[in-house]
Amino acid sequence: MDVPPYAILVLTTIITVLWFLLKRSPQPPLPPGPRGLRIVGNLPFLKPNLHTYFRDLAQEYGPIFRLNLGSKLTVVVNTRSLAREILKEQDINFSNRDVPLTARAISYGGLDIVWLPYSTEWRMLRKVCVLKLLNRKMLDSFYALRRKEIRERTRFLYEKSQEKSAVNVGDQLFVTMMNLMTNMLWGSSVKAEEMKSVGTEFKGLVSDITRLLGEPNVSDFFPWLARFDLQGLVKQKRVYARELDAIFDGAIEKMPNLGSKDDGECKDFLQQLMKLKDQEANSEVPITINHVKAVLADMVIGGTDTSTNTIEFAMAELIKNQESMKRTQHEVDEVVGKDNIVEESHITKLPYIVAIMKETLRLYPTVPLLVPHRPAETTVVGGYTVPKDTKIFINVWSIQRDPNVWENPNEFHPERFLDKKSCDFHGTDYSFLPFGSGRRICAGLARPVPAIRQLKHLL
Ligand code: HEM
Repeated sequence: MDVPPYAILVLTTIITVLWFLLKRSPQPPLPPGPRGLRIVGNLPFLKPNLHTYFRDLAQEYGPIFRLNLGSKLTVVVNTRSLAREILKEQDINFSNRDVPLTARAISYGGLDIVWLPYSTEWRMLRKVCVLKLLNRKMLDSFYALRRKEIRERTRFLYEKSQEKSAVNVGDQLFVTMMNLMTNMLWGSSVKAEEMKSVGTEFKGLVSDITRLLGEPNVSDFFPWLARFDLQGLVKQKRVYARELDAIFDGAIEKMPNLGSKDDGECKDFLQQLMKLKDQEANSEVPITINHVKAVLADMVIGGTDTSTNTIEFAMAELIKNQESMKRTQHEVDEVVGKDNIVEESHITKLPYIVAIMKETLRLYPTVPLLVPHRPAETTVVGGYTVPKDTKIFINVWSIQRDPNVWENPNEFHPERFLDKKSCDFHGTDYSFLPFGSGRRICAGLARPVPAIRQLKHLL
């Protein structure tokens, strides 16, 4: 019997379609999560301390769960293996950011290292920051300044203690950090007498900006409401952005003409960045004046509060834990001597102080959910589908207190780090991630650690 050609064609098509359908594995489901209300989803049920609220939800829904925050799909992961999956195995896919509107307003449209998506522009800025600004040579050149600033603050605190008058230690630390930061940013460009007024203005502004960045903005959850800016947060942020911009412009105006100096002669970050801007003007990804200002803003906003909070928590824990305090004092006396002052060169010989620093960052990570990541493509994590552009929270706070990993996880016990050499600050152990891990790990990692250690044992 002759089979007509069209029948063969139809049969082949059916077999191909069936084969394709059977071969294709079904898409795994979205992660589980609490039911929300129509339109607003889970937004009305959020609690102020998101990291503790997310830990509680993980106990009910499992280590990876989803929330619908308005129209924004959000996924939270709460274990080290899931953090590893995102930050190591799928690092490139998860290297984009979910940018809040207020952050966009303060960073020249999201033009800084923190908020730029993973791109050639981001790689270029990050390289500039790590290799040109926060390199050993540049940081060493500020050593005398750090020493002077810290000694002055220590003397001030000592005098207050002798007078038995109360001091707000957090404020004192903030001022120290800000002085160090502004000196590194433009200390050689702006004259000392002008530095003082710029500094005071700047400190107030940075506090306001940091506070506003933490406020939840309804426009982020309902993008179609963004143009109304119902809470006025973006409007307020734009006012701060203009003030910040005027301060940067003022510092740039006061800069000496660098002529054809090479990198070695740049004495602060501003000079270095302006030099690079001129050198890279014709490159494929040029550095613009807005890039320069956005990087300066990153340094001061990303670097001041984080460092200050960590030292404050460490000091509070030491006051509460007299055993740890005695052991710290003993170590300093042994290594430095009772009548000498701690220098940065002593740090490698003070393992207990390093352990205190780690234990403080374990219990009180200053960015407890990291800066939200965002996948460039739909993917699978922990057996669940995570769609493209989902907002990802990595609950470092909960991972660093996981009772399956840490013994007595809520106790301050620096000794645990003395034998745990694998736990460094570089995010290689996924149970300890205070600076994140992978491509978007903290760009200031070179700077905060020595600064904090130095301050802490001097205080
Ligand atoms: C104790 C001090 C500090 C802590 C705990 C800390 C922590 C962090 C964390 C957790 C992230 C986000 C990582 C992620 O999303 O995966 C981050 C990002 C960042 N930090 Fe820090 N930080 C500190 C100090 C600093 C300092 C001093 C600077 C600058 C001088 C700085 C600059 C940055 C920048 C630019 C980013 C964005 C990196 C990127 O997205 O590529 N940080 N930091």
